[in-house]
Amino acid sequence: MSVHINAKKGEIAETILLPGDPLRAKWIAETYLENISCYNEVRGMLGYTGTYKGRKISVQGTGMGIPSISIYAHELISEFGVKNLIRVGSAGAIKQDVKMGDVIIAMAASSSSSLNRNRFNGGDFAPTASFNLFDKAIKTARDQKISFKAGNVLSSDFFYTDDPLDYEKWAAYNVLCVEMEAAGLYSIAAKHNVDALAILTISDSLITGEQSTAQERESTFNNMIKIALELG
Ligand SMILES: O=P(O)(O)O[C@H]1O[C@H](CO)[C@@H](O)[C@H]1O
Ligand SMILES: O=c1cc[nH]c(=O)[nH]1
Repeated sequence: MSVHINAKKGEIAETILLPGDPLRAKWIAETYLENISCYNEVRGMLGYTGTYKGRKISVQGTGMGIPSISIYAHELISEFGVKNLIRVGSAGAIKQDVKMGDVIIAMAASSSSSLNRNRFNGGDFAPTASFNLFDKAIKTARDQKISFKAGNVLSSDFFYTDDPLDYEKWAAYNVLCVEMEAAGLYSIAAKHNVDALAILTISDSLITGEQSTAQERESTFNNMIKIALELG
């Protein structure tokens, strides 16, 4: 048991899918896994372990934002021995050619958060995906004929910004979309020398104003999940 996860040792698999939304964790477990058991309900942040094609795999909600995912990633790695952490999240398109429903595989995560600048005394750490998981995800997507875009994403502390034009500079530097956790996950994984990857589905377009419904954010995104499940 850890402060925020009341699982017993051995109840969590070495490979875990991490959606921000705990109800998406429930949906993934119930839709894709066999023999599931719920190992965590602390703070409503549901966590499940089951099997996929005979392999043990877990799925855990992380909440929204870098501080929240950092807590779960830290405890999963240091208290439960998790080795492969795969975020499966929603994101907002900030580039014209990134469309609703697109799957984005995040090679790197830029951030407007001050977290890493605090951690590195003003230095700029570059949070990147682990090559192993990234390479496997690209091969899986190609094998399954799932189209995707791979590149840099922005992990922001804001969902509602004062000025939507804030994103233009990032987009001009080829950052594909905005979400709120990948940079935190990649940094914690690097610190502990384990593997992490964020796979995202575009749920909003900050270019066109399109938005998915709450239900779609909870229980769609099949292509992203199909890729993630093969990485264990
Ligand atoms: O769909 P999830 O995984 O929660 O990810 C995105 O959605 C939330 C905002 O609605 C933020 O957590 C953002 O990163
Ligand atoms: O952080 C996020 C996630 C989804 N959509 C957005 O616009 N922002």
